[in-house]
Amino acid sequence: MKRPTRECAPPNSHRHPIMTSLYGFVKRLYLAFNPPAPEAPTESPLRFGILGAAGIAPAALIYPVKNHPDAVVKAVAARDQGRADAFAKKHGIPKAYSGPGAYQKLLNDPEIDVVYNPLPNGLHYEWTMKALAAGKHVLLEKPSANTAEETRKMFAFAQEKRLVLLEAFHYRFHPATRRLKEIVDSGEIGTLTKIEASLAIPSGFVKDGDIRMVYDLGGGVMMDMGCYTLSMSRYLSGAEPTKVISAKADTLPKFPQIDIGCTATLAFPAVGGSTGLAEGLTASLDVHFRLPPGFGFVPQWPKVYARVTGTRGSAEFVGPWIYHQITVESSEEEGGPLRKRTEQRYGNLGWTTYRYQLEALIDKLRGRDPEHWFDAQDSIANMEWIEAIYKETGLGSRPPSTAEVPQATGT
Ligand SMILES: NC(=O)C1=CN([C@@H]2O[C@H](COP(=O)(O)OP(=O)(O)OC[C@H]3O[C@@H](n4cnc5c(N)ncnc54)[C@H](OP(=O)(O)O)[C@@H]3O)[C@@H](O)[C@H]2O)C=CC1
Ligand SMILES: O=C1OC[C@@H](O)[C@H](O)[C@H]1O
Repeated sequence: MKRPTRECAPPNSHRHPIMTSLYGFVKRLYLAFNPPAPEAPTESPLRFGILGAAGIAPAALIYPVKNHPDAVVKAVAARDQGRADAFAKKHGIPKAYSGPGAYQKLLNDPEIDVVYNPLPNGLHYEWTMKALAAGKHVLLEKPSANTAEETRKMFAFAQEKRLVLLEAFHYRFHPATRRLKEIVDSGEIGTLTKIEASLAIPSGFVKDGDIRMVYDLGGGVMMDMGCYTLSMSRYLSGAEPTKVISAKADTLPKFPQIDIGCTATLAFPAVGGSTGLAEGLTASLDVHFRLPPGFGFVPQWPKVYARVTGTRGSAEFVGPWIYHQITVESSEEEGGPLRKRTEQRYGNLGWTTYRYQLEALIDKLRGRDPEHWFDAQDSIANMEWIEAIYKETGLGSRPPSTAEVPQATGT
């Protein structure tokens, strides 16, 4: 059963458009952090356990769950007791496991149905395999692992155990992303010639001690933000790249294996998508988590966009966590006059990308057809191309896990 869709655009024609969008933004922001309780909660909701008191866990899982009628967060596990207890108390989570065996204790808990794995990338494989071995479904943070081989093994094991494993590419589940794809696939902008995707934030956010700066933990910006730009490019083209044309990493002397910035250009085949791809379609990825300040002191504005150019126009997408805009410029014929419009597709009131992702996951777990889903091969291909990009930069793949873990038979 689908819950009713309430459009987010406020019915307030008396407001100025700028006030309307500001009002809408503030409202969505408020609701993202203070979601209303569901109207009709189920009696036996799916019970989530969180591995690690991770920074992303509240936004990605805890707040969305508060608004879902068929999900609860039952436990968190953290290495440090104070941290586990404080996190559980803050978020109203009934159980907190702590100490060296905390993660395994959570996995052994029969009251947990689904494990959320927001551990550092280099620990994704180990703890996903252990969670699957314990019979739990897994919502796994992006990027899925340090290597494609690990991703392959995780999905093979999930399949063997008949468990659901989903890489948390939350942006894919939002109606705005799918609207963008619909525009591209409709042929409105013609045959695709170029995709540009960028995610970059100014310096100051990713500190030296961050997990993103540790090679063994799967650090590096192509892993962290690059995985989105690559995933988006593959999604929009409807095809897999054929080769990495070029890739260049920006490093620091004290972190020689960590790309704080990375640019890459990939080639795509001449066929793909529903409109066909132009010979020579390329995707350019541009990611950075320490954009240097302009003139040495002016922080650079974050870059969060994907732009698709075709033979009859372009579509530019900004967002979509709680804000997005799709700007389309297209003409009736090649070289004709361009008409411009913007679109916004917020969908259900206050639903973030993470809330849409949760909806799809619960639908899948309950045997319903989610509005959107993506399969194992999608996650595997994304890791393959991340590794290919790292190879081209000269930095190489992030190291595979050395943990002894249960495996699917025959792998
Ligand atoms: N979907 C999204 O929008 C986002 C996804 N992410 C992804 O989520 C994951 C976590 O990111 P984020 O929440 O920012 O990271 P944090 O550093 O905030 O959390 C990582 C957690 O990993 C645990 N951990 C276990 N071993 C280690 C170790 N050796 N070193 C450091 N931490 C360890 C810690 O748990 P403990 O509490 O037990 O100490 C910590 O809580 C990454 O895979 C990242 O790519 C991140 C941000 C946004
Ligand atoms: O969504 C995101 O934005 C910031 C990143 O550092 C993070 O890991 C990523 O998932």
